[in-house]
Amino acid sequence: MRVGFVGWRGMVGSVLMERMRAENDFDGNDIEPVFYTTSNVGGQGPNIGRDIDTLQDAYDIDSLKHLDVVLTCQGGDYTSAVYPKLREAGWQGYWIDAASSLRMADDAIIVLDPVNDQVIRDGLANGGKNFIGGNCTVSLMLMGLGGLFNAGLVEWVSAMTYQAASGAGARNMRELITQMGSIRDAVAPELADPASAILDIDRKVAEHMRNGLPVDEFGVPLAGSLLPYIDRQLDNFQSREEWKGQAETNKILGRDASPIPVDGLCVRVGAMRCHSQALTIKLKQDVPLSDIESLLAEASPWSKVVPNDRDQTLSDLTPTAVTGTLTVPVGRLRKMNMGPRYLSAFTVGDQLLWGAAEPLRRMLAILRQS
Ligand SMILES: NC(=O)C1=CN([C@@H]2O[C@H](COP(=O)(O)OP(=O)(O)OC[C@H]3O[C@@H](n4cnc5c(N)ncnc54)[C@H](OP(=O)(O)O)[C@@H]3O)[C@@H](O)[C@H]2O)C=CC1
Ligand SMILES: N[C@@H](CC(=O)OP(=O)(O)O)C(=O)O
Repeated sequence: MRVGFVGWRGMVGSVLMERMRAENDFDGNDIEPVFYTTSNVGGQGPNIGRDIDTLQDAYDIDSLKHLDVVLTCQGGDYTSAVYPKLREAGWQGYWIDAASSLRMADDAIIVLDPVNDQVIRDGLANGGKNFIGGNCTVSLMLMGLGGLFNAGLVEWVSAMTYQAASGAGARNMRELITQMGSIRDAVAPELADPASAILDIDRKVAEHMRNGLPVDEFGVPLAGSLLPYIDRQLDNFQSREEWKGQAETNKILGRDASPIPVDGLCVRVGAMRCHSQALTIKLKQDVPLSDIESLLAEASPWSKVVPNDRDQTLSDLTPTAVTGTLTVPVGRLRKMNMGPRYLSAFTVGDQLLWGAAEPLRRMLAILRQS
């Protein structure tokens, strides 16, 4: 199988390469990787533990046409520029993509195999060729709560998100750190003096945050603050990130005909690469909490239930604890004052792993086995 990798040196692509190396995905003879670039034709590809050709031009349709699979993390502009031309040229291969451009197309399947393996396999059996990674927030909610969805217990979900800087890109992660350092530097003398007045520090910090921070990427300060709007504004007053909640959840689950309502507010916070979500779930019936915990814990090898205990929550259910891991813990599970069918939950997941790179890596593995 000739597999072309586009976008392998970007943030999502680098995580994908790391994961493929860790899982020895490049070892088999069944895969012939070809690496592409939009900026450095003839340059050196990544170290994958075997010899590879120099980098090919990612816009060269004649070259792409000879691939069985294109796996791209290059971004939506690349997809829009290249995908239609490649199909017009008669290419019949599989297109695996991290970008959102093709996600909601009728002939695209959103991939998250621990949750929708059957949807993916039915899609393949029916001749599906386009397999697209889901929105990170949606994928991570389903990785956390898949057990409840797949048991048919969810009447509706409201998700209030706390999304990391990485969702906005590598430059935004750097800007967040720079903003943090800049705030600290602005009050370094006062911090060094235990006798300085906290309200003076606070005033100086607020003034610096309003006027002194680098904001080229986010447009406004994120460090020490938060941004209650992610992605574009839609005519119905949802943000596009909020709109994806219901649209993509139901597409992933193959429930377009009878969608489960999903809605909430999506908020950017100063975390690095873990998205967190506070969920209110209305259940279809009153299920004992212990049964709910079992369903959630047993849903996949990456599910984990954190007992609703203060110390365990603060130790295991934070972006700091979860970052860089494939585990998607869910905790703060309890029935709410509204009644026994209302469940509260909190989940955290690495936005670059299950939120972006890992479903693509696993889709390629499914194609290799099929
Ligand atoms: N499913 C999801 O939830 C998520 C999806 N995404 C999607 O993934 C896509 C890629 O995102 P992301 O990885 O953040 O994009 P990056 O900006 O990190 O990388 C994209 C491309 O930029 C080029 N590039 C230019 N300068 C550099 C540099 N200094 N270091 C590395 N690459 C550089 C590379 O192309 P070249 O080598 O050809 O020059 C690279 O492939 C986007 O479409 C985004 O929407 C992102 C996050 C989550
Ligand atoms: N919008 C997400 C990241 C992302 O790339 O999403 P999508 O793949 O749906 O465009 C965030 O900002 O956290």
